[in-house]
Amino acid sequence: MLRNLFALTEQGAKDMKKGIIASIFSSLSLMFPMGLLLMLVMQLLQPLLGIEADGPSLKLYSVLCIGLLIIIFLTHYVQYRCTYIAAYAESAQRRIGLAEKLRTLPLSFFGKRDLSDLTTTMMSDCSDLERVFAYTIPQIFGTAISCLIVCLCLFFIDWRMALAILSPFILAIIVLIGSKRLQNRMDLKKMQSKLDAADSIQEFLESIRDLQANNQEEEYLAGLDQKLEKIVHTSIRYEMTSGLMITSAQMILRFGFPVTVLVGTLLLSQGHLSLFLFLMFLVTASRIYDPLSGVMMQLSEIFNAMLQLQRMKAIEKEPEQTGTTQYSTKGYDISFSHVGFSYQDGEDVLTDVTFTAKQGEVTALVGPSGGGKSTTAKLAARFWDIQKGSITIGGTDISKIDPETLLKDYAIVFQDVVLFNDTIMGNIRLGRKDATNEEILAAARAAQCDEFVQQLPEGYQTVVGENGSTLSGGERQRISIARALLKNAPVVLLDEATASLDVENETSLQTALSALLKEKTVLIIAHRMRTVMGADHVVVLADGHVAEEGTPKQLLDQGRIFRHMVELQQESSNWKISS
Ligand SMILES: Nc1ncnc2c1ncn2[C@@H]1O[C@H](COP(=O)(O)OP(=O)(O)OP(=O)(O)O)[C@@H](O)[C@H]1O
Repeated sequence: MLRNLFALTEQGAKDMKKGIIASIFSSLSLMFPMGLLLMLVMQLLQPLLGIEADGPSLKLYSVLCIGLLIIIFLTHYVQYRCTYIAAYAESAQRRIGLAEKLRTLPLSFFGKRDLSDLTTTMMSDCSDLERVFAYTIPQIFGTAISCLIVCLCLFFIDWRMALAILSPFILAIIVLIGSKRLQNRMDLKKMQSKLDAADSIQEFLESIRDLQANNQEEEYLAGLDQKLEKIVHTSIRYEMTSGLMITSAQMILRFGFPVTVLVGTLLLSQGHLSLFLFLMFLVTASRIYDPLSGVMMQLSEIFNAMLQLQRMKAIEKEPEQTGTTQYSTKGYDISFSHVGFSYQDGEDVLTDVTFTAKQGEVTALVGPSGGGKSTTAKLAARFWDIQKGSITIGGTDISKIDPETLLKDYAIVFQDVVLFNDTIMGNIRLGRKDATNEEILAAARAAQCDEFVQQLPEGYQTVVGENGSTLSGGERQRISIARALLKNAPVVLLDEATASLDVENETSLQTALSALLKEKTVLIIAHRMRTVMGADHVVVLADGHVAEEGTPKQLLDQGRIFRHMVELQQESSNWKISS
């Protein structure tokens, strides 16, 4: 039950059980001193009641006191060990589990959820839950169960007094649980406003240069201020709502002691209750309400945690991209057959796309902006699953192949290069983990990296900064190409791979690429017609469908879209900016 309720691992649920049991014992151990006090008070009252003084000596009380202190210390120590250490281990497992899950999700998932939302779930929600699992849950269960055990014992002694003690607590719990929906609603609003602000902060940091260049900084910051103020408002409203509910519940609980005194006095005066039992119930009532009041406070923390858990469970339930991890192909031709695809329901990006990119040939995807070139290239690597038709590699449907296994056969150079805050060597090595230094250097040379790397203070051991921030666009692109060359996979996808290079570098890189791309299936997206002219096969994508197909010469002769694009580019190369 604990495992399902709190989405725990098997070990986490076991540790949580141990923590709760330890917490029950540590709560019960705190009741013993009251029992001892009661015994002492009764002994001291004996002469007043006309009974001959009789009972344990002061020395025995001292020994019992020390014994109780040791028991209290030990039970709390065991509880601490069971809960805190286990909670941190569980939290680490939860983060790893989420990261593993994200790895297997299709890119369509990341289109629905933004990055700051996922970062909040993995970092901040997990940290909040650490505290809840380490402290709140064992404490709340421990206190509630130990109080229940005490109350059950009291029921056997005198059910009327036990009811008097317990009834305000039951009422208070009903108020709290009844207000759960309202608290959750407020909590969701608070969470949403935090996510909105986190999103804007991230966007601000990413686009600060563009904002500055367009003098839009102040306007953007004003919008951000509003979002930050909204967090304050929603947080105050949440705190006011949950504070009001908790205080109401605690007020009800405060009636418990007077009710116990009144009922007890009534029963005592009617001779239905002995003085000893009356005192015992009073002592218990004075002891039991404080921890129960703590339970009230902690309950809203648990409501909050349940919302965070729901967000995590929603990620865990997302359908994964699955498939076989072993597949054999007849060559590496990539065939699109009547492919239909949309990112969002109802908005078709590709309709009925059919073409084959043959092994040993360079297939160029060209066409007007927004025509679906990048989408087609990404679908060929199963970044998304298509809705209609099929895509095959060497005759095998790629939707049946595990994405990670499939990508082992692909080397990809994207338009927007991603580099890690590592050395240049480390960044190229990502292409193939087991590559030797010599192989990395050979790939770097072929990708025209050598010249600029030699000028860096530490050569290939230079750390490139976050996403290669210390390098130019062309340098980043060359590292990314070196990475792809090193991988030496049978399928190569190049999306605007040489767009950031100057003509000199592009030409020598093209020569290196042509040698290395032999016998491979190459799908290339290039806007420069010079690059496309060297392709074996050209597919013109316009409005999400194949408008023309053939060799560059055939398409030029046809005199339609492709020819028009070539002519336009020739014209634009003669443009001059004049004032
Ligand atoms: N992740 C995405 N989510 C939703 N829509 C997208 C996404 N990526 C692209 N699109 C849309 O799909 C359509 C095709 O985009 P795509 O990037 O494939 O075109 P393209 O031909 O490569 O364009 P360009 O030459 O400008 O790079 C466009 O209308 C674009 O707005």
